[in-house]
Amino acid sequence: MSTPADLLDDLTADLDAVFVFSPSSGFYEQFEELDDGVVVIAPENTVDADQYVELPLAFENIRDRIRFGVEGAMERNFVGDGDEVGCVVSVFDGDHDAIVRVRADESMHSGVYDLFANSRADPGVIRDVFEVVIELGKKGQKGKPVGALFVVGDAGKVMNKSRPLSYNPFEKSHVHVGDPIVNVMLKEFSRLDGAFVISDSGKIVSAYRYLEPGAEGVDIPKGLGTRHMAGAAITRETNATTIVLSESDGMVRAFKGGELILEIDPEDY
Ligand SMILES: Nc1ncnc2c1ncn2[C@@H]1O[C@H](COP(=O)(O)OP(=O)(O)OP(=O)(O)O)[C@@H](O)[C@H]1O
Ligand SMILES: [Mn+2]
Repeated sequence: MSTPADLLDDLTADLDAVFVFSPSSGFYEQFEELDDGVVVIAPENTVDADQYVELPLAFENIRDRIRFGVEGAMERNFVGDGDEVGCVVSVFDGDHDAIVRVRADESMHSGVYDLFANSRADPGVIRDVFEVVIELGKKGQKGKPVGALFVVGDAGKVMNKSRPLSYNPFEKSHVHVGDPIVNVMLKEFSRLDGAFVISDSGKIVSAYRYLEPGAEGVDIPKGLGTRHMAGAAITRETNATTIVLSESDGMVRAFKGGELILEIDPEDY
């Protein structure tokens, strides 16, 4: 007679590495002796793991969270192409409750790690913009859904491929995303048309920019309109990353290299 555990043995047989997502120190201790077979993926390295990948967002979507970890671990050579990995995660709130088996290879590659780690802009700037956009998506503008387009990084080139729709309220200011007052300003200005342009270091260069990239060959999901098309296309012609909040479906999307890299529902955060 086989037990339930026997039947599930295949899932954990012959793993090359174990990825532990956001472990408490007590939980991590059990894995510590695996040494270079264990990778910790978490917002902070509170357990002092030797092999660690920083998680910039909580990623409610488990696939995004795992992809981020696998792409980050491959980039740092913690695992190699074709390695079998057991990801120990918490799907529901609280304790670790699931093991997801994945093979680390090119087919896993979505670019979500690149989006944060290898963008022109500082990873913290991308994260700060995500946070503003997610908050805007949750609350809207005075309770009404609102759309927004943030172009982050490579600001000089972005300015060259765009024109003003109105006076730029950030012309002479030196405000940065992440400054507390900025959230209020961004939400206020997001009622009006056009894009925000943000520098590599997080300085808000302009609001109300109309983007004019060439859009030939840019392929985005059907049903998305001009805001998303312009947001995708500008990332093909520059090294910017764009983060777009849709007024119509409420989703937050990120584009890089002309591709849709990440799609999240702000209500999950
Ligand atoms: N090239 C552009 N540059 C900057 N902003 C743009 C551009 N094109 C459209 N927008 C902004 O996007 C807004 C919405 O346009 P549209 O409905 O076509 O986009 P969408 O992709 O369907 O976005 P949403 O899902 O928010 O409706 C416009 O009112 C304008 O503010
Ligand atoms: Mn629309």
